[in-house]
Amino acid sequence: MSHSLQFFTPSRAPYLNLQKVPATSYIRFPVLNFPSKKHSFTIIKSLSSDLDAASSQVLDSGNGQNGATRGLSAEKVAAASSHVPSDSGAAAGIDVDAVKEAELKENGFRSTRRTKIICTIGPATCGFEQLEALAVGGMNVARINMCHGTREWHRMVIERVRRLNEEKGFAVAIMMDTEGSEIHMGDLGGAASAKAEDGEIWTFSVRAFGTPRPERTINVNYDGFAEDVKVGDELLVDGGMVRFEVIEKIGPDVKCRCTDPGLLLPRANLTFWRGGSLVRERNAMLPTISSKDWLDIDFGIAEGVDFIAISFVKSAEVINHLKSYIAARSRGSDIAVIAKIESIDSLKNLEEIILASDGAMVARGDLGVQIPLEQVPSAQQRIVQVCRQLNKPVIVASQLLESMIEYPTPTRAEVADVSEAVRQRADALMLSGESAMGQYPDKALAVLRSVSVRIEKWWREEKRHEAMVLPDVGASFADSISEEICISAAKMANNLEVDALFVYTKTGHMASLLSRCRPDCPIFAFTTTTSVRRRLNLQWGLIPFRLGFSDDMESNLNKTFSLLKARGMIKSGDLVIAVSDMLQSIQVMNVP
Ligand SMILES: Nc1ncnc2c1ncn2[C@@H]1O[C@H](COP(=O)(O)OP(=O)(O)O)[C@@H](O)[C@H]1O
Ligand SMILES: C=C(OP(=O)(O)O)C(=O)O
Ligand SMILES: [K+]
Ligand SMILES: [Mg+2]
Repeated sequence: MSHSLQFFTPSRAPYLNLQKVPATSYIRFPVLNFPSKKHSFTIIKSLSSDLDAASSQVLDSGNGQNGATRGLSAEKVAAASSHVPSDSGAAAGIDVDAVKEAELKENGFRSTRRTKIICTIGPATCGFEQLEALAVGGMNVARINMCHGTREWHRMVIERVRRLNEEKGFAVAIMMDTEGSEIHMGDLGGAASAKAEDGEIWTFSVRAFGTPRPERTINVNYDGFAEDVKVGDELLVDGGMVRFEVIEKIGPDVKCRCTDPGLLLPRANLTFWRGGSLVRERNAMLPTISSKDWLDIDFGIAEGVDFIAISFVKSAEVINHLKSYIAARSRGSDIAVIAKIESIDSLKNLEEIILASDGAMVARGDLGVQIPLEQVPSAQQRIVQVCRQLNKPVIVASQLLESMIEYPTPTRAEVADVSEAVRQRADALMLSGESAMGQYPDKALAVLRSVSVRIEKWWREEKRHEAMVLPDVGASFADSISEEICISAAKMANNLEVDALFVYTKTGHMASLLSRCRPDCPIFAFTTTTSVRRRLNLQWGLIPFRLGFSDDMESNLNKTFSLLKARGMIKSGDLVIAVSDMLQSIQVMNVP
């Protein structure tokens, strides 16, 4: 994302007027001579500012990082909010996210959740009330997996999430996850599952079986299947949940004996192995982005989804291709592309893939099939680290709370796994089957929420955040200035123990640079468009607000203070550090 830098001439920067600045320390950088503009850089500590009357700007906050909002019922949240539809454009009143507002009032700044949560939507959660319960529970991003469901179903879910945002004031972003070229079984003719017993002979085939599906038959989506497998190969369903051995090939039909019994789920993933090595994990006849994926991507662009996650990325090339495709078609709507790291190739080309993408997902489900399971944790740590270094949001996904598909409480091991991802300071955690088809989607979400809040708090109290070398990511001198400002502001915020960082950002870039520093306090990110606001909802520690703001920082701050104070989201005396991408400055001030 490029970041355009706007400088103010001193006459337009109110805090250069020293009369207004109390006798406290400030640093002023020399005016630099850039072509055709005058520029000044200011760091001012403690600024008094007189408040305007409550402004008429539309302001709405990012949804539900409501970690510690135990017992925040939908009713309570509704009562806390007097919502004005965020897209109304009418500069009338304040539009504040109900869950966030309730949380800030109840728990104060410090205990807001920093780690974001993605919920995969499926049959268990696609109803409007079910989606609302997830939003109230803190879902930041709703994911639809194009592997499952029909076009109509996907459209319906997107429409419902939109309506939820508009009617209830949430900012839930939508992530579309492509099917990719993986090999998987058919949909079991509508059955929810099928049991494969030890020693049973099953037929796997590219043939479409009639309905009802003959007993012990499985349709496979890969035309080259029968040619590619050999007698003696092992066929793994969902990375080993069920195993078969190939015993005979008859034309398109492959007869297999079940060697590890288990439950077959519709469209389950298939890989085949020879002599202990993976021989085929993806459809060799398909490119990374298949023609079905391109149709889905067109659909996602038309629907204006916020993120497109690409399965089985092998190189940066495919990401670059997709990004230019989106740029040519989406007319400025700027859909972010997330690379799913789930193959050996993607690990080999990790840095270049992440550099080309707008974020990455540690897709542990498939990754754990392709590399030995015991290597997944170190791969996860490396991916999270590289993403933070390159300033890209990173998602840890799959099996975080797998047992909660069936049980109302997680295992201790699952809680430890979630804690580790939070401790690594990943931007987001993702629920898959737990929210898509599990029995306890809301409980699983509550576990992610409470574990995140607890571990974040513990880590802050212990001052355990490990110093990470943050290499320069800026492509220009202006970008480098933004970076330095964010690093300094975050450091100051920690040392001074401020209550919140404020960032005024049009593209969202400055907010992500602050998020990358993982400061102790939450970051209030003010941005002018609803789409940037939704996108920022994926990033660590950001509370995104939509706010119509001007080039005049003092008036922006005054407006923000009045609006937030009027809503009880901040109070006089709170210590705040503000930065903006319009004026390269750091200001430290108490809320008047
Ligand atoms: N749109 C959907 N319709 C039906 N079932 C779904 C849908 N999305 C997800 N699921 C179910 O939830 C499970 C977990 O979701 P996910 O991890 O996204 O998919 P997969 O298991 O294919 O990798 C799927 O295996 C499937 O059973
Ligand atoms: C998230 C993943 O991808 P999918 O669920 O689409 O297979 C994964 O493999 O972990
Ligand atoms: K997928
Ligand atoms: Mg996968």
